[in-house]
Amino acid sequence: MARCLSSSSSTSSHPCSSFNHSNNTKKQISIPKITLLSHYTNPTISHLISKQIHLKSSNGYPLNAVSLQNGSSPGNETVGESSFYSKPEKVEPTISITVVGASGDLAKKKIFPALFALFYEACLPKHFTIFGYARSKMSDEELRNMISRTLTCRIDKRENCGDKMDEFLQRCFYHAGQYTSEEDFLELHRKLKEKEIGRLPNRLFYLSIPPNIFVDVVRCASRRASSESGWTRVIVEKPFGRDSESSGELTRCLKQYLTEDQIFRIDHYLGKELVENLSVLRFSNLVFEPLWSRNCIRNVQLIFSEDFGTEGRGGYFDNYGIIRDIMQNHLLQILALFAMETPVTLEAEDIRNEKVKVLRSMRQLVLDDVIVGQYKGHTKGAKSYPAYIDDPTVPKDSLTPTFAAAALFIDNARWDGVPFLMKAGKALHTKRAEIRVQFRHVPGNLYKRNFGTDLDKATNELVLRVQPDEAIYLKINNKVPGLGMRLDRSDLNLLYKARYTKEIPDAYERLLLDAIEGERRLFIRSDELDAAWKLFTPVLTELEEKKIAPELYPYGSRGPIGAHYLAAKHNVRWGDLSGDDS
Ligand SMILES: NC(=O)C1=CN([C@@H]2O[C@H](COP(=O)(O)OP(=O)(O)OC[C@H]3O[C@@H](n4cnc5c(N)ncnc54)[C@H](OP(=O)(O)O)[C@@H]3O)[C@@H](O)[C@H]2O)C=CC1
Ligand SMILES: O=C1O[C@H](COP(=O)(O)O)[C@@H](O)[C@H](O)[C@H]1O
Repeated sequence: MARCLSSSSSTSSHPCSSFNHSNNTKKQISIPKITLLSHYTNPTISHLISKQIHLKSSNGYPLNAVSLQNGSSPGNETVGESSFYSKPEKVEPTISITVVGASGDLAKKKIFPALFALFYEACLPKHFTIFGYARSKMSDEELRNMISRTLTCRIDKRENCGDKMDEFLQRCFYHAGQYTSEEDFLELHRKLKEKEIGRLPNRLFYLSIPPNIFVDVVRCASRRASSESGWTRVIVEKPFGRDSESSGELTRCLKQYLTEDQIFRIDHYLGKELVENLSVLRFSNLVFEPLWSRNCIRNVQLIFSEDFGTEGRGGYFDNYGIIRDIMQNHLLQILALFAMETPVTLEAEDIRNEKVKVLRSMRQLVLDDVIVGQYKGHTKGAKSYPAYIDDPTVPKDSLTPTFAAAALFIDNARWDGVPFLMKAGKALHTKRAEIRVQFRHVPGNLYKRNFGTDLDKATNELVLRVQPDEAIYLKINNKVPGLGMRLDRSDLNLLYKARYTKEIPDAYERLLLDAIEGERRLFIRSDELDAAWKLFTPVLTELEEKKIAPELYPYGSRGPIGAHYLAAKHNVRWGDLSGDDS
C-alpha cells in the first residue's frame, strides 16, 4: 500500500515517496482554465461546460464538476481563470484539514499530535493547511501555543523536532464559531479559500465533538464550507449512536448532506499496528490459515483492560457504558477481522463485505451470556482510589457498567460452536489489549504423561498483544533440554521492540493518512455499523430496562468474579493478563 507523500518541507528520509492513487485527488493534475459558475442557469452554456468537463475528465482531468452538479457551493466561485478555450494548466492539489472541536481533549491528545507526526514523517501533502474550529475564543497564536504545549507525540524528542514544529505551526490557524451557524461556517470557508488560492482544494473535516452536534456541523459544513471543485470528506468520531435506532437515525441524517463515500467513521482500534497485522498473519502465512476454524480453535478471547477509571470523561461515559464504549466497536471490529472469510482482494469494499457477513452471521447476544461490573473505591497502603460514582459528573446511583464480559457465537460453518469471549474493563489491575486464540487439545497426545503440569493447561495458545509492548507469541509444548523426556511450556515470541527499531505510529496517524488518501478499508461502513448495533441493542435494552445492578469490583483488581463463571460456562479459562506469560 502506498504510504505518504514526499514533502519538500521535510528533511527526514522516509520510505514514503509517492501519492499514486486511483482517486482523482492524489496526483498533480491539470484542469482546464474555465469559470465554474455553480448557479449557471443557461442550459446551453451549462451543457457546454458540463461537456467540456466531461471530456476532460475522461482524458484524465479531475471530475470536478461537483459544484456545478450539486448546486450546494457557497458562492459563485471560480477555479483557474475565465478563459474557456485556453490550454490546460497544472494545478496542484491542496488539502485543508479542519478539526472541529479543536479546543477539546481528543484534538489535543491525539489529532494534532498525529497531524504533526505525519508532517514530520513527510506524509502530509506538499500543500496543506490545518484549521481548528470551536466555540472557544482563540487566536491563531493561541491555538499554536495550545498545540505545542500538548504535543506529546512519539517523535517530539527527535532530531530537528523544534524546527519542524515551527514549520508545522505556521500552517495551523483557528476560527471561532458556533456549531449550528451556517454563517460561521461560511466565514470559515472564506478563510480556507484564502489559503487555497491557485490550487485544487480538497477538504477534510474531523468531527472531534460530542455526538449531539454531529449533524448540525455536517449540515453547516456541507452547505457552507465544502470544497467547490475538489473532494470533501468528513471523519466522524464515535459514538455512532447508542443503539440501533439512534445509530440508524444518525446515518440517515448524515446522508442528507453527505454520500457514504464522504463519511469516514473512525474506530481507532482498526488503526493499531497489531490489528492491521491480523490479516497479514492469517492470509500470508500458510501455517495459520488452515488452523483458523472450529477444527483447531477452541475459543477466542478479545480482551481490553485499562488500569485507570473514567478520569474526567464520566459525563460522556455514564450515558454509554463499557459495552458501547469498547465492545460494540473496538472489540467487535477486531472479531470481524479475525473471523472473516478471505476477501476477494484487499480493496476496502471487499474487506468490508466480508466483515459484514461475519457480523450478520452472529447469534443474537443474550443476557445470560453477559455479565457487568462497576468499580468501587479501594485503598492500597497510603493510596486510595475512587469509585466510579465518586466522579462528580456521574450520578451516585448510576448502574452504568465499567466492566463487561460477554460470550458471542458465529453461526457459520467455520466457527460453529466456538465461543468468542469478550472482556472489557476500566480501573483494572493492568492496561492491556489482547487477542488470545486457544487451540484444541492434541488428540491422543503421546506425551501426555511427560507433562510436568496438567495437560489441560498445555494447549497451544496464540496471543496478539495489541498494546502495550506489541507482540505476537505462540505458546508451545517443548522438551526440557537434557537426558530424559520432560515437557514444559515455552513461547515462540515476536516482541516488536526487540525485532523492529522503527517506532510504531499511533493509530490516529494511520487513520488520518488513510482519510487524506481516500482509503476506506479501516473505516466503518454504515451496514457494518447497523449489524454491530443489531447484535448488542437487545441486550443493552434489557440491561437498562431491568436495571441490572453491576457486580462491584475494587479499583485496580482483576474485575468481577462473574467473568470467570461466564467463561467456565463455556468451558473457557481466561488467558493470563499478568504479563509474565510472554
Ligand atoms: N477524548 C477521548 O479520549 C476520546 C474521544 N472520542 C470521541 O471524540 C469526540 C471528541 O471527544 P473529546 O475531545 O473528548 O470531547 P470534548 O468533550 O473535549 O469536546 C470537544 C469540544 O467540543 C465542544 N463541546 C463540548 N461539549 C459541548 C456541548 N455540550 N455542546 C457543544 N459543544 C461542546 C468544546 O469546544 P468549545 O466549547 O470550544 O466549542 C470541546 O472542546 C467525542 O465524540 C468523543 O466521544 C473517542 C475516543 C476517545
Ligand atoms: O475509544 C476509546 O478508547 C480509549 C482507549 O484507547 P487506547 O487507544 O488508549 O487503548 C478508552 O479509554 C475510551 O474510554 C474509549 O472511548
